Amino acid sequence: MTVDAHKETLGFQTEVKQLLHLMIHSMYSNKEIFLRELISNASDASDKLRFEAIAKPELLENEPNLRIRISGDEAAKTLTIEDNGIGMSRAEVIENLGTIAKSGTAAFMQQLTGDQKKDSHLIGQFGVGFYSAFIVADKVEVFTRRAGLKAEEGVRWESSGEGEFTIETVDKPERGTRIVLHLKAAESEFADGWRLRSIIKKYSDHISLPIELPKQHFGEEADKPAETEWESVNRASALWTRPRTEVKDEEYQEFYKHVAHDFENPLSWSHNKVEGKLEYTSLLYVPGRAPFDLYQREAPRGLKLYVQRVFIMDDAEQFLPLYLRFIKGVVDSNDLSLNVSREILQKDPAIDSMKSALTKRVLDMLEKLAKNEPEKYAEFWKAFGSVMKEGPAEDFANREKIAGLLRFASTANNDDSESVSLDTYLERMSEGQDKIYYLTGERYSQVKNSPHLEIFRKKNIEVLLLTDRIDEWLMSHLSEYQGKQFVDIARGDLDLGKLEEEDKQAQEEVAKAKEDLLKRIKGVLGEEVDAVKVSHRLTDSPAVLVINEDGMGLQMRKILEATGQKAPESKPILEVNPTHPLLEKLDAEQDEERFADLTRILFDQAALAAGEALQDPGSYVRRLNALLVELSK
Ligand SMILES: Nc1ncnc2c1ncn2[C@@H]1O[C@H](COP(=O)(O)OP(=O)(O)OP(=O)(O)O)[C@@H](O)[C@H]1O
Repeated sequence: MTVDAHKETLGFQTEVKQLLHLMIHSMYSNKEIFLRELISNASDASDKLRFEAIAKPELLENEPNLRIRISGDEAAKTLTIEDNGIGMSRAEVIENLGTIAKSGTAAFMQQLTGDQKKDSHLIGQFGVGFYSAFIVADKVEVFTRRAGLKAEEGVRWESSGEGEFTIETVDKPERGTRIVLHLKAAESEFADGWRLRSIIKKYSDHISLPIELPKQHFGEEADKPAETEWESVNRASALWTRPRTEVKDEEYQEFYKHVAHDFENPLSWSHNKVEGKLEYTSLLYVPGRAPFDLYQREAPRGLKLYVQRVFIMDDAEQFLPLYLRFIKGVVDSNDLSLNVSREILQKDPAIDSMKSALTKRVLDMLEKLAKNEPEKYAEFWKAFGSVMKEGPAEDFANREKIAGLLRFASTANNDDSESVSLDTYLERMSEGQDKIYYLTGERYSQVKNSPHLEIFRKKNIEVLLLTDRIDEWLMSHLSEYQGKQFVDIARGDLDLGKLEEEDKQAQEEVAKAKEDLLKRIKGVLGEEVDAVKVSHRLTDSPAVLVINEDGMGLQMRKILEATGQKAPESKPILEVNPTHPLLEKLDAEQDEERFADLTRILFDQAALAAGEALQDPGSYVRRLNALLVELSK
């Protein structure tokens, strides 16, 4: 039977074109990584075959020994990378080598600036894979046949990496994929055996199947064997099975790049072998930066799962909680069955206990990083802090441990960087202080000057400043740390406990003396406020808005509104500072209309300082202008 070669020319998806263009122009300084990417793909393809062959041994055909072969031809200026892994069908070739399947790709591409240096960083975070072949080649041919398909159902793909590729059906007796790079004139060094050997050693020694190069022959041409002899140039054992002491840092780092599809080194890793009731090995990495799709729900996450060194699946998400979704690595179990599926993983109680052990490992690794390498931890926090803040809500059992890893901006610093840990806060607590004070808001510039901080400044008490969108929600899941309660200083009656004992009586007396004034103010504001009280928080400002003890804060209300939900109504309390000249003037004001105008200005100003949008900004401006005109007369 002859198969219709059905040759066709197809266009790359727009994003592929952009990626290719960018890669060729910006990855130049690090061009040899293309080989690592192609070897990494060949290794994944072999893993996939081994896995599928568990259920269908016939897929191995007559060739059960999986390996990767790499050979350069200096005369022809070609470099060939060949694997006998799973291969691809025609449809798979079109899908995999013509498009980028990752969700969010188009949005990612829009972030590119045209500045090659910046973009090459972004692209690293995106992962370039197969297309990196075009950094050194001006034409790439792929010959592939999926295991299980007939020899005549091979596929040849060819492209010069510009706008399009051609694809045709060809005979390919051996299963797997052969990629032929036609090297650019200036890149012929990549056809040289010694150069290839050294790149493989550098980047791919950890690959667990043999990577073979043609054996080099010295001496007479006539002594050469007729057929190419191959020799393995890598160690070819799964890196995680080796004892920790025998694995070099560089090897851990290269292995990370393979499993994480990252271009840069990880910040930290933790390699452990667990024996006993459950036996497994884990190698977990903390990446150096966030992937572009960290906040996309459907983005793949999880570990690479192996069972007794046989690859089972990518993105096994059952082994870590969602808030640790940025962790990369492998877990290799001795107990699971080779035909374990995602559904089984979800139900297996053994997985739950592995999940809690692995979660603890990650948290321990982060604690260690924070303690021993604070600069690296700061980098970590910058990349993943917001995700870690999801932790206390998701992982009740580790709440305290996660809280210890959180970092905040604080009144003790002069900038908005999140750098203060709760332990540092506790160490710096004033005498008599038994609470952890914090203030939430939309922006650092807004909370930094909040009237709520006045009394704390006067008494020299540190307050944590929380302005991340998720912070208020985070704090609703944290009630204490190391036995010390968290207190939102913009909420309810502020009780500074021992810190203000001596002021208490004086405060009560003032409150009593000002009862009439408070009533008059409440009379003007009516249902807009829950109550009007004398404040103990203020030293300089005339008034401040306080959230009801059980009311919802501004941040949470905004989040709810942004998702189209109606936030429950929550009326603020207006606290006034009776020693402020404005309040004294107000108290003395006999004209009720003028009293009402001034009161409204006071209230609107307090709302503005709290970061609220005014209900009726026009009236506020009118009143204020009238006052200014009067003053300037
Ligand atoms: N040697 C190969 N054998 C079989 N399939 C392959 C091979 N090389 C690539 N593929 C297929 O093409 C797809 C795209 O490869 P590519 O390297 O572009 O991306 P990736 O490996 O999925 O991710 P990344 O871009 O992060 O490296 C792979 O997911 C795989 O399905």
